[in-house]
Parts: sequence; structure tokens; C-alpha cells
Amino acid sequence: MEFFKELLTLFCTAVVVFGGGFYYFTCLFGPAEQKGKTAVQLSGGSLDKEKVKEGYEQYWSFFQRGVNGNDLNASDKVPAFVDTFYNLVTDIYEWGWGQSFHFSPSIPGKSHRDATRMHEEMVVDLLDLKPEARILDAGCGVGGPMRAIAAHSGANIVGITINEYQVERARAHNKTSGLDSLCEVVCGNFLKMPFDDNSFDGAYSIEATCHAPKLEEVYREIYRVLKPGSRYVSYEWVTTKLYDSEDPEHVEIIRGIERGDALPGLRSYKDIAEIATKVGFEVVKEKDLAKPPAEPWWTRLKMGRIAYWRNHVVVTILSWLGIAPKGVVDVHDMLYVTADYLAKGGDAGIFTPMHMILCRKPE
Ligand SMILES: C=C(CC[C@@H](C)[C@H]1CC[C@H]2C3=CC[C@H]4[C@H](C)[C@@H](O)CC[C@]4(C)[C@H]3CC[C@]12C)C(C)C
Ligand SMILES: C[S@@+](CC[C@H](N)C(=O)[O-])C[C@H]1O[C@@H](n2cnc3c(N)ncnc32)[C@H](O)[C@@H]1O
Repeated sequence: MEFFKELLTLFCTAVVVFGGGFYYFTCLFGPAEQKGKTAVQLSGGSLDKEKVKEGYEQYWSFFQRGVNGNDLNASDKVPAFVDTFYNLVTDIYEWGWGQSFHFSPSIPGKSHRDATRMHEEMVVDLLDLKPEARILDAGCGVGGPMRAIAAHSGANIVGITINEYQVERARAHNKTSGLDSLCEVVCGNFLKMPFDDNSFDGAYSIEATCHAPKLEEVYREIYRVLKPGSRYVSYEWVTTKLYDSEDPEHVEIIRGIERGDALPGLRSYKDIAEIATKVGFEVVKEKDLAKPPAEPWWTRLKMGRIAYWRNHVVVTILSWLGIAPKGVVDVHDMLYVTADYLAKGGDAGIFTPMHMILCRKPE
């Protein structure tokens, strides 16, 4: 009889420990940076739950073709597949990273959240933002940067993203944060924006224009909507001067980054200023913000190994229970592999997600 009492006690203890841990990681746990999504809320964005697996397979086959040498730059289908990509990843990004979908240099003694905000608030200084200014955020995500920049400057930010689900999320976060009077979000294509010529006092894009098949097209559109004399700053994803296109290992790392981040083709750091000049901008300055004394931006990715495995277990169980959409596990596995390629790119010094270029539209 004693044996059965002890077995029952052990069983109940296990239920409490594992059940409590499962409840925590599925219903309460969110990114340390900001409370966003929990695991039980993971969805396929604007995709119906039963369409997530199909959406992932369509995305993967399209961008895999690009890796096999097909020229995605020529494809006018890229924006639609980028939209599919963000339907698939937006909730996982919010759950596992936060409301700012970009990297930042690590800052010793600072939290990820503080380092992220400092990286975003740098835009205020670069554009010399003033209250009342009307500023464009091209590729605004769920609005993490726009809220930081609006709060820091008092400027009015208009964000545009191709993904309708992100518009909903951004508007909800803007309202929750009390910044909806300064922050507006529009669903549209930054290659053809619904804004008048010469209608913004400044513009920025943070790790977004890398999705444009031709950088010239998005730069030309941003140039069009800027008032003469106003500034544009962009944090670009580029290969660095250490990248060797003849080195198979380098090529594999960059292809892995392109596949896992919906990129039609990473550009070289050498091309950015030339493209900006071609559309009419004056280039004020350029700088790879990842270069020392900045601390590695990819440390945060590397610290996630155990977290990634835990998250994999959580999404697998939730998908098996039918709570998370089928296909979320495939998306999560894709992101796990992508994190590895990004960290390798950072370690090798062949890739940077923060090549900053500051431009000015002549008077
Ligand atoms: C600018 C872009 C996105 C940059 C980053 C916000 C994201 C790039 C890779 C993403 C992630 C990789 C691993 C995920 C992990 C497996 C999961 O458990 C939790 C979320 C991740 C950490 C996720 C978070 C966002 C990224 C770091 C590109 C798309 C232009
Ligand atoms: C990696 S996210 C960065 C979001 C935001 N800048 C941030 O740092 O959190 C890239 C963003 O660019 C947007 N995007 C990509 N291609 C686009 C296009 N053609 N038109 C409008 N937005 C686009 C995506 O929808 C997404 O919101």
C-alpha cells in the first residue's frame, strides 16, 4: 500500500511540474523584450489555419528556386511571397523576439530591449526629427521602431507594410502604448506607395528594403514622396567586403540567409550608395553599424540554442494538439536553420544587417 501511495505522489508531482511548466511556456511565456504573443496564440497571420502548411510549402518552393539560380529579381511575384512569409513568421517573431523585427549591436550592461531602442532612436538623431514632422517608415513590421521613434521625437510616423496582419498587430500595439495619435499604419507596397509626391519631412527603413527585388525601385519611390531638402536613412542587409563569391562556404551561408528570410538576393555593400545616387539622392554618409567597437549583433541568436529546442517542443506539442496550425513546426524549423546561417554570416564577417546609409533629397 505504501508503494502505491508513493507512486501516486510521484505521479501527481510530475503532473504539477510538467503541467505547470507546459502551461507557463505555452500560455504565459513571451519575449523578454516586450509582451506580445504566447505560444497558444501562434497563428498563420492572415492565412486560414488549415492553409498554413500549404502557404509554407508554396513559400519554400518559390524561394528555393531562387537559390537554384533562378533570377528572383525579375519576378514580380516577390512581394506576394514576402507577404506569405510574414503571414507565416510574424507571430513566431513576436513570441520569440519581440515587436522590433531587426537586429541591434549588443551593448555590454544593456538589455536586448534597451540595445534595440538605442538602435532605433539613432534614427531620430540621423534625421534630426522634430515634433510635428511627418515621417515615413518603409516596411514597418508590427511597429516596434515607429513607437520608439515617435516616443523619442514627438514626430508623426506613417508606417507602410505589405502584410495586412502586421497592420492589425501594429495598430493594436499603437493603441495599447497610447501612441496611436502619433503612429499611423497603412497596408501597401513600398514599391508603389499611396502617398503624394513631396509629402514627407523624412523617411527611414529598418531591415526592410532587402525584400525589394530591385533596390533602385524602392529608393526611387521613397525619393518621390520626400520633400526637397529632407533626409532618408536606411539600415540595409548586405554582404561585406570579406564576402568571396568564389568561396562555396560563403555562398552557402548567404543562400541560407536568403532562403530563410524571403530575400530575392542580397546586395553588396558597394552597391548601395551608387543606387541611392542613381535615383537622385545625395549620400550624406554610410557606415556599417556592426563594425567594432560595436559588439556582435548575432550574440542574441547564439544564446538561443536551448530556447530554440524548448520552443520546438512547445510548437510541436501545440500543433499535435491542434492548437497551433499544422505547418507552424515547419516554419519554426526553417527559422532555427536560418538563425544558424545568420550567426555564421556574422561570425565570418561576410554579412551585416545594419549597413547604414543616410541620404538627402536635394532642394
Ligand atoms: C530583418 C529580418 C528579420 C530579422 C530577425 C527579426 C529574424 C531573423 C531570424 C529570426 C528568428 C530565428 C530563430 C527563431 C527561433 C527558432 C524561435 O524559437 C524564436 C524566434 C526566432 C529567434 C526568430 C526571431 C526573429 C529573427 C531573429 C529579415 C526577415 C529581413
Ligand atoms: C524584417 S521586417 C522589419 C520591420 C520593421 N522595420 C522592424 O524593424 O521591426 C521587414 C518589413 O518589410 C515589409 N515589407 C517587405 N516587402 C515589402 C513591400 N514590398 N512593401 C511594403 N512592405 C514590405 C514586411 O512586411 C515587414 O514588415
